[in-house]
Amino acid sequence: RVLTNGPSAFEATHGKDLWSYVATNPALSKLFNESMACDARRVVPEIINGCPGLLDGLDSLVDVGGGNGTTMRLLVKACDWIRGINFDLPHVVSDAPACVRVEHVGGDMFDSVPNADAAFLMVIISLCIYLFRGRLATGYGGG
Ligand SMILES: C[S@@+](CC[C@H](N)C(=O)[O-])C[C@H]1O[C@@H](n2cnc3c(N)ncnc32)[C@H](O)[C@@H]1O
Repeated sequence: RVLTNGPSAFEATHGKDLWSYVATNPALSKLFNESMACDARRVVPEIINGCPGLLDGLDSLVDVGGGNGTTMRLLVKACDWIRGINFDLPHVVSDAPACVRVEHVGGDMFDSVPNADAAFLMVIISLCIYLFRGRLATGYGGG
């Protein structure tokens, strides 16, 4: 893929990218989001405990590609002064459980991202390729 700058193996096999594919399959979407949440439940406590003071001074934080909001829920629970925004594709946030001090916002990060004091991205590696190509930077909504 790197040499040809072509589509991912998933796209070559299924004719669409992973996000478009799961958007039309609610059961698979839920399974994927739950798997990400499972990882977040393991990783986020390590971040909170391993990086004390990381979120000090922030009033608001947006998790870009935050899935069903598990990461943001854990972060605002640990840092009760923070207002969290969980930002992901509309079909993902429409299925996200409600949580106190977490607002779920649906959209496309390549168009714009909700404004907040800081943005958090976790496991967005392939998406970051686009970021470094400047697509997110040009569409960034500020903050
Ligand atoms: C690999 S998952 C990571 C989820 C979460 N950050 C975590 O670590 O548990 C990538 C997330 O990015 C979201 N995503 C993909 N394309 C997006 C886009 N254009 N705008 C917003 N979110 C997007 C997906 O729906 C998915 O929830």
